[in-house]
Amino acid sequence: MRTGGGRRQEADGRERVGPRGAARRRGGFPVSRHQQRPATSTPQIRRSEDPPRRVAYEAIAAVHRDDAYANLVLPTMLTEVGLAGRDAAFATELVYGTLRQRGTLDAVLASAANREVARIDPPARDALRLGAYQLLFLRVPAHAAVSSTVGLVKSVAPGATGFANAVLRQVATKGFEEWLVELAPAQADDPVGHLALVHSHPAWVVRAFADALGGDLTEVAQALAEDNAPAPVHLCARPGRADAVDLADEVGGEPGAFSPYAVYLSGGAPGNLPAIGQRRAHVQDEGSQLVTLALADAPVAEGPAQRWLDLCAGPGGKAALLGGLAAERGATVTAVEIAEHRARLVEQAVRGLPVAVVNEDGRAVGRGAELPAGQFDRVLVDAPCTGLGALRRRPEVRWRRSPGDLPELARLQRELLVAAIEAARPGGVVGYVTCSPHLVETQVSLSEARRRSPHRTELLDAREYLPAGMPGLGDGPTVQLWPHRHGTDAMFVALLRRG
Ligand SMILES: C[S@@+](CC[C@H](N)C(=O)[O-])C[C@H]1O[C@@H](n2cnc3c(N)ncnc32)[C@H](O)[C@@H]1O
Repeated sequence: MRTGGGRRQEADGRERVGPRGAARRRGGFPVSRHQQRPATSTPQIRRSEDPPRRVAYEAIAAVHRDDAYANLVLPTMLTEVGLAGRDAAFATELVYGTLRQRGTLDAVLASAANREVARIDPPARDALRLGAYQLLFLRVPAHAAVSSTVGLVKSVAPGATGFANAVLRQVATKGFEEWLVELAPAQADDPVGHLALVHSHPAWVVRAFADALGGDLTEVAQALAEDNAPAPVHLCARPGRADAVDLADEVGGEPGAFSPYAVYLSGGAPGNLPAIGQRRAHVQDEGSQLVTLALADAPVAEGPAQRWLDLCAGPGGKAALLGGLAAERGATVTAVEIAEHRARLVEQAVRGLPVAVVNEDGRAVGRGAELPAGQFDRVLVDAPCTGLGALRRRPEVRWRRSPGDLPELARLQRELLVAAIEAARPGGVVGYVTCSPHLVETQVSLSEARRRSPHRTELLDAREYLPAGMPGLGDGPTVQLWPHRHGTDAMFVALLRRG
């Protein structure tokens, strides 16, 4: 990709590089200026500081230093600094690309620096990652990538200027492919390690994808590659309030391939669209729409189908779609969310729809009038999970999650699904959904909950409630969607009917 940022940097001609060895060091490593700054503040940035790269650095530093989320912190910084158009696009590419490619970049930097990346002071480390990303993944001229990064290091970690200059010059001696040949384990010897380095994912995530894809490593590579591509924005045209074809015309997008409510947006900031402000549409991955529609369409056994429950509703995307469908079908929805601030987000998302929001623990079914046992015709459990199915949208999540998160999440998933089955009436339908393809969170949580529930459940074939002719749905009865197969996040859905 050729960037405006690269050309501008050349025109700046900033080749000033701090003297080697002039660094102020502590314990042999550059001293950080950043450790004292309050969390996620946007600094004053001067025009001469190359604002897109500086904003990108600040966003990446906030992600690593403050556990911030790039998709939340970056838009705020862009607005505060007043970056728009090509500058904003360049800063966004730098942030998302650098965070996604962190694993591969760190391997290259460790080799170039001849030291563990963990032993480089964080401000210098983040600036080096940004510089190495430009060198290896963007067509920014090498001298521009090096000089702009050294300029950045001079500002954020002055003691590391000479070090950064030397490391980046070493990185620039080879292209990405040459570095891979040198650093990646041979595919035949260590297929997981090979894919992990080539596609910049932790090895445990590569293994999880391989398990979920039946060990087909060609497909695993495709799935990993999708996580490193910019994710398209999907809109959901709200039932009864917008038609997807008309909405696509209005926003210059395209109707979705599978969900009758989906619109693919070609670019731009969806928050500025009148359709979003007027609540005719909301931002929602097409896979999330499909699993919600599957629950809404699966047949209940006899009796009414008007009382619906969303047991994990925050921030409210699926509750809003369920609410729109409920309004058309004469049903009502109870939307439960344990976190108060997220329950408030659900209230905003469902305003004007027949949805009652309850700020409660979803496991409290049967303990109060708002969450009675055995009364709901349809119950959705969109369970808290690792989020490994949405790595293309959350570039930092693959590095933040670990296998150690699984036992607690799996317990919560199991308890929530047991509660959901309890909440369903006999003959009612329960949809168990995760935004993760990890088998522990999908099949294991599902089978454990069914085993522990005092109620008998029948698994419906979820494929029957996804669009006819949709490819790549597997052998059933559960369905795992994938970005590389369906263009959706990797959502999992199981549909159960209570006996
Ligand atoms: C995957 S998110 C749900 C996303 C939501 N369905 C949507 O489409 O916008 C899981 C949600 O469950 C909530 N949660 C976690 N534990 C819960 C519990 N015990 N009871 C109810 N909600 C819970 C989390 O706070 C989080 O908002």
